[in-house]
Amino acid sequence: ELRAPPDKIAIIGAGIGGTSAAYYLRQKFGKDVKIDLFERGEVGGRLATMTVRGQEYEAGGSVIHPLNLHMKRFVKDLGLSTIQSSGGLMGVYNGETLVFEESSWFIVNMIKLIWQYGFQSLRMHMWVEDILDKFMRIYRYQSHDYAFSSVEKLLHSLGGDEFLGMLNRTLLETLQKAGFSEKFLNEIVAPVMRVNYGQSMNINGFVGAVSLSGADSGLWAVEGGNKLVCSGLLQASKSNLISGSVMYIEEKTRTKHTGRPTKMYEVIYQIGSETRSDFYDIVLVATPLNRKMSNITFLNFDPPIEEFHQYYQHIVTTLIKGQLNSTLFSSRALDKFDLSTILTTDNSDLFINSIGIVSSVTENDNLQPLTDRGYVWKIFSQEILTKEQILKLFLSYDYAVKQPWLAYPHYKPPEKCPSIILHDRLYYLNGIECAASAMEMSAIAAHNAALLAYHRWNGHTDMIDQEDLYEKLKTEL
Ligand SMILES: Cc1cc2nc3c(=O)[nH]c(=O)nc-3n(C[C@H](O)[C@H](O)[C@H](O)COP(=O)(O)OP(=O)(O)OC[C@H]3O[C@@H](n4cnc5c(N)ncnc54)[C@H](O)[C@@H]3O)c2cc1C
Ligand SMILES: CC(C)=CCC/C(C)=C/CC/C(C)=C/CSC[C@H](N)C(=O)O
Repeated sequence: ELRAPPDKIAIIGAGIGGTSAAYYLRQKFGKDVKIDLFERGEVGGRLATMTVRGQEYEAGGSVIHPLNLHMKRFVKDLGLSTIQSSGGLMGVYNGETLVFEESSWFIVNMIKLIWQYGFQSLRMHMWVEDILDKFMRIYRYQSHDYAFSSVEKLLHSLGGDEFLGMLNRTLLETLQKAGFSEKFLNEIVAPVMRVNYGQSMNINGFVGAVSLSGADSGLWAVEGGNKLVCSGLLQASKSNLISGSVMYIEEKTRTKHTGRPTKMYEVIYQIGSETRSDFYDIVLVATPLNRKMSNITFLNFDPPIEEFHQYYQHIVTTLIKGQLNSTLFSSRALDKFDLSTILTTDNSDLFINSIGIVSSVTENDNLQPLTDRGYVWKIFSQEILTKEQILKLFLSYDYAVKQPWLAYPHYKPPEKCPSIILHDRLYYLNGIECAASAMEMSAIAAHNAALLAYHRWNGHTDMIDQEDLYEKLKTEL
């Protein structure tokens, strides 16, 4: 039995989390609910592009895993096109020399890997695959409409105590325990953590596995930019975009058209210098809740809603069109240097995390130099690069543009994830980033929050936090 749907729902944040929440809420609650989506910056949030010489390049979230089924579904439903992330050869630099270099010959590569690291690369692949297999259970649960009231319960339903254990231990501890060698960890695993999360192997094991899966083959992106998924979902959900900054959320009793006093949430926001407010039955917060990133205050809640102090990692994306000074990395002659991505080991003397050639968000210029003056390179660094540092990296360059980010949580296991249910009908999506931050994770959190809000609204407690779902759904077949 269903209760009458809510009149109004507010979502704060129009990144991939907020816009996919709007899409799923519309599916669950139907066409009559008014959905307001608040955004103080650009639709897309951490999915954004930067322009170099008239071409757009991904500046934030750029690659999507072939098994990220929500993102795949969005692209299909919205009629968008995809582009394959171009491969190219990768090397690992330790501050003095290249400790690993890929070859364009598959067989040579295999021999190199086995020669340098034994069968650890294959074992690592199998380790990640096993985690991904379990992770994929979420799609089955969500397609059967099951929801979870906490990130820990969601993870436990996927991978049991093993997944919770990964959240509480560092990747280094987890992989050392699994028998991986120091050399393999330092020369292969640590560089992948640096390029993807700008951190060391002291991040939690779960995000470590997600990061390693981000080095799989078959990665893809959305033609025209990943942010097109957000604008597409916003439109498809028929939500109303409010370009304003939410400052406060307060619980208040209001008399609705039925004449009954009802507890509602007042969302107080600013557009320019003007302060406005509106009342909602349900509110979803789809932005990291900390002072630096969203600055939202919860007023008069009983019990009070805790302050969130999750520290987000500062990362700078720099795009430079120029000619790489490859002699910095290798003694090989300039014209013999064929690497398109250079990762780095955990060395505090290095001023970059990674550097790699990127193609624009339109497919047709894949890895082609824009002119004979060079490719466009994407550099990730902890700090903004100085002119001296750029001149060290490039023999010549004719354009540079940067974007600093508070990119993803600074992982420090054991992780205690923030609550999803902040109050009766107030939900928080970005707590899932404590497990791992990625576009698909935000989409999963959004689907979960929409289902949770729907079931709690209708009193369907049997659809929330069901134990042994994997077994139950197996026998249902
Ligand atoms: C440099 C970089 C590279 C990345 N690479 C990848 C990748 O290759 N693959 C991948 O899967 N993931 C990647 N990620 C992670 C991915 O981009 C994020 O996990 C994801 O985009 C988060 O989406 P979100 O909607 O949850 O949050 P956000 O995108 O941060 O959206 C939150 C939105 O809320 C808005 N907002 C905040 N406060 C308020 C307020 N008070 N009022 C109104 N609006 C507010 C913000 O302006 C923002 O638009 C990367 C991230 C970065 C920074
Ligand atoms: C959620 C699952 C199962 C998989 C996601 C895998 C994935 C795509 C991880 C990437 C995560 C991330 C934060 C990457 C940042 S850098 C991306 C890229 N290397 C670049 O150069 O821009």
